[in-house]
Amino acid sequence: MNIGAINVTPTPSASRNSKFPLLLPQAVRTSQRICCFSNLSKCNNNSNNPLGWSKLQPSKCMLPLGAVVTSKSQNVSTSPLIGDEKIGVLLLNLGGPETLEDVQPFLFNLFADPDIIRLPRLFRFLQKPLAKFISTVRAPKSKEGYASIGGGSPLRQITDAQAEELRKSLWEKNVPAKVYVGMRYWHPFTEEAIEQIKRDGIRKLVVLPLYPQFSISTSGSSLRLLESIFREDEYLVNMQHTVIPSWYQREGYIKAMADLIEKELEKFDCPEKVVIFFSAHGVPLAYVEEAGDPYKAEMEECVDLIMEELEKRKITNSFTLAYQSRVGPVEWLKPYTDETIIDLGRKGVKNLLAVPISFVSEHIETLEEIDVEYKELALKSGIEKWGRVPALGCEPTFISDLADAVIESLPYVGAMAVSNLEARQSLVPLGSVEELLAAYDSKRRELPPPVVVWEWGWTRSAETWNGRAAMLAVLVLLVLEVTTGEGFLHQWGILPLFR
Ligand SMILES: C=CC1=C(C)c2cc3[nH]c(cc4nc(cc5[nH]c(cc1n2)c(C)c5CCC(=O)O)C(CCC(=O)O)=C4C)c(C)c3C=C
Ligand SMILES: [Fe+2]
Repeated sequence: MNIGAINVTPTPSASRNSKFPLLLPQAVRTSQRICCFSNLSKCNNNSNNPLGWSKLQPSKCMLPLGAVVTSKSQNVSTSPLIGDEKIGVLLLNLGGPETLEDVQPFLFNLFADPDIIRLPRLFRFLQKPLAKFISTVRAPKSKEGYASIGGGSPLRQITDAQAEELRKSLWEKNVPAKVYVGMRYWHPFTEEAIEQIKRDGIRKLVVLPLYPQFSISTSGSSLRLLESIFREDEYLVNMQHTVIPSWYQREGYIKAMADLIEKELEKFDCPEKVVIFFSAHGVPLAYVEEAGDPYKAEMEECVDLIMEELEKRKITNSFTLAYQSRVGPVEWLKPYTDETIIDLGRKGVKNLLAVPISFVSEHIETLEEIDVEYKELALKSGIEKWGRVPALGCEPTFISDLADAVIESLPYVGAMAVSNLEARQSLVPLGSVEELLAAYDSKRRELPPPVVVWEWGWTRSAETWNGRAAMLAVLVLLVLEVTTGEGFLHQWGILPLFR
């Protein structure tokens, strides 16, 4: 398949369909099987799997996402690709407001993203006015959060530091690559990074989203943007590249997470009595159930792998996984972090260690939501001692493993796999932008917008033409409100002027 500048081979996906058990003691967990490199629909416990089933083995198993993306040539190169060609690594991340003034425009960029709010085709023209409206309404609450963590997001600083450490690690491993940072919603924007990549004359590029697990709303959104930039640019069309869509299963990452957990557990009086509480950023349920987002399956596998690593170290604590940071009225992945904390308190748990699992930097949701809000809730709910594992940041084992992931992907840069099998046997699950998005989000179905203004309901059950007409009328009023700064909300003093 050739989509614009990108040749791709089919992408498999993982599925486990397991319901995550609350407080499942590790001793009774059964070992999980995962399906490597076959489509979700083909994923079953029987054979019929050309590559065979594989018990979770981070260093061997190909795991969920994998395809080779290439531009021009036909064979996998066996050389390390560090000859004359200039190599670049592009780290993709979310970005965050650096000052309180940045908060509203940052939120605007976020809500203007169709992978965050996907409007029905008929109403796409409303995306920007709606983003303007929601960002303006949400900004005061968000600003409070950012004010409480020092007046802005630390994401840029941390990501820059990670990029520099990754560059050093690659050079130490004899891969003289340049490392770039491209943010989705704030500076340095992905477009800015790409301009720099062009100025530097990079000929081979490894694209590495800084999210361990793939979600349509994070890596997917960044990759979609990248794909559109590539498609329209002569230079980029001819630049060879490869994408590492997710890497939560890598041994180095798993070990680095286990190290952090082990270290924090030691701070408790009775480490073995502590419940390990994995808290992942949520996504609306429809992303997983309707659009096929692999996020939940990958998250569950990731937690399993970390617990298996801890078990090897004779750490067999109880653990659970819950999802935090939901926005708006639609259903998000469950169980919710806040409800789970209350539940654990009710069940008599006294020691809790929170482990942020979906992101590798400290950010507003670790520093404010977990450290302040959830801690307070936990203490109120009967938890006596609360701990929190720091984000990986520039942890040397982790950075070194990211460097290895980049190096392992190099033979696939600009090379068409001889066969899918070859791609599947790579230690890095490689993928292509369009291919990955096609695998998980092929129809770009409508998704319920996960935002507050819809509280009164554009639910599936309300999707009748009458409902739609009423919604449209309200939206038109809101747009008028936003664009003219006049209207009923202003007259009633609910909104200030937007101008
Ligand atoms: C894997 C991580 C993330 C997923 C999945 C994700 C999905 C997602 N997020 C929103 C809405 C908001 N996210 C916001 C901030 C934010 N989100 C992530 C990560 C994921 N989001 C991070 C790391 C951050 C913090 C950045 C920082 O500045 O430190 C915000 C803004 C903050 C706020 O107002 O609460 C919003 C809004 C949705 C709707 C969504 C899935 C559809
Ligand atoms: Fe988010």
